[in-house]
Amino acid sequence: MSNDTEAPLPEGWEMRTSRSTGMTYFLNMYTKKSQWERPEVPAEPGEVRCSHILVKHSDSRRPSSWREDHIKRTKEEALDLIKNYRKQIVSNDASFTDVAMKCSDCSSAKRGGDLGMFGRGQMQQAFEEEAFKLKVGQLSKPIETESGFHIILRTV
Ligand SMILES: O=C(O)CN(Cc1ccccc1)C(=O)c1nc(-c2ccccc2)[nH]c1C(=O)O
Repeated sequence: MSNDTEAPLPEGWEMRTSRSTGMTYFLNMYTKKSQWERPEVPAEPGEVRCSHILVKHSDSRRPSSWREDHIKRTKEEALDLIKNYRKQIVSNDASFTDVAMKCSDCSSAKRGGDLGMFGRGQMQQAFEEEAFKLKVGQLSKPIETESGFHIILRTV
């Protein structure tokens, strides 16, 4: 049992003292809801901001992009590509933004892959699940949607 005053709170929570009773309570900084129990897990943000790199393949729902009218690469080749892009970014051989602008098959490539802020229910399920798992600044492993393979960078 952690002492209420010392251990750091999970991300997104703040400790408050009730003006009327002097009792300690906890405020979720995203939903502004309060609770008496000390939170054990981070508060989930209502929205996140992410950038992504999309590599499409011949089985993508729309196998076409600003880069290539008729995308012929196989799923296997697309997965290899996105893994190599991730390696280049992680090893600092290339920046996420540059790789997105040059190589992403998403129309967001022009914005360095930026998708802006989004909440749950706006993106394909697999994309959303991964995006909301990420911490700010974290780069996802490759994930698959009907659009193709993605790596996701959470920025806010
Ligand atoms: O899946 C389809 O039928 C066509 N799409 C959906 C789409 C098309 C244009 C703009 C945004 C989404 C894509 O293939 C697609 N998906 C995305 C996407 C997927 C997940 C997260 C963000 C973007 N981008 C694109 C794109 O062409 O630019």
